Amino acid sequence: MVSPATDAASVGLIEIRRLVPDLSLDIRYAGADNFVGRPVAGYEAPACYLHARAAQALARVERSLRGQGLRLRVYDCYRPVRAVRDFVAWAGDLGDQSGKSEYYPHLDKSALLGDYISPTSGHSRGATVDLTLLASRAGRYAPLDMGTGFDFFDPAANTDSPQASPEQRANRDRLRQAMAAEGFENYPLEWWHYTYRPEPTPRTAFDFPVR
Ligand SMILES: C[C@@H](N)C(=O)N[C@H](C)C(=O)O
Ligand SMILES: [Zn+2]
Repeated sequence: MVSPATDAASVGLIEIRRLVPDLSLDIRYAGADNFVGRPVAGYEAPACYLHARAAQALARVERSLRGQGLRLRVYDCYRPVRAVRDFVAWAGDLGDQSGKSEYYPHLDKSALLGDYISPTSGHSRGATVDLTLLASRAGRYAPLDMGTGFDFFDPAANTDSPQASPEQRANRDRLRQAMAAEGFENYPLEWWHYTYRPEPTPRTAFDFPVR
């Protein structure tokens, strides 16, 4: 079901920077640097909302990584149902192939919906997050090499893809282990996609805007 809630606080979602003020956020769907090439419906601000328990778990992951010289960079968190509908409409517009070379060069656009873009995404339930790892290099934090970029819809992005080099697989494993330690489960087709288990609202999606 889709909840009639009109704001995050009333249903127990909090913005992650309340817990980790300096967390690295690169909320791609709030801008044009994403596979649709424009801001996605429902993203009014580059913010990350999660159910409080998932947010607290993510804060613990970040704390633990910092002790190892690593950090998280978050690409997406709670995703309004209207944003998922925007993705579904984009996926159905087979005449628009503008993102193909960057985001799905080896797959037909008609194959993306389902495996790589869910029409009923767990992101809308507020316990799923897309993210990567940063490591300190020459005094700055930079993304570790995961073998593909975020939202590269391709078998090479499958977490255990044999196309990834040993170093890339080790980086993916490092992220998976850090997330698993706090209750997040990876989606095997996308190295960046994790869901906190048990989901606080496993049967309820939300549609208020990210603001
Ligand atoms: C679109 C991509 N970032 C993603 O989150 N994919 C999964 C399958 C989803 O849409 O839930
Ligand atoms: Zn995701």
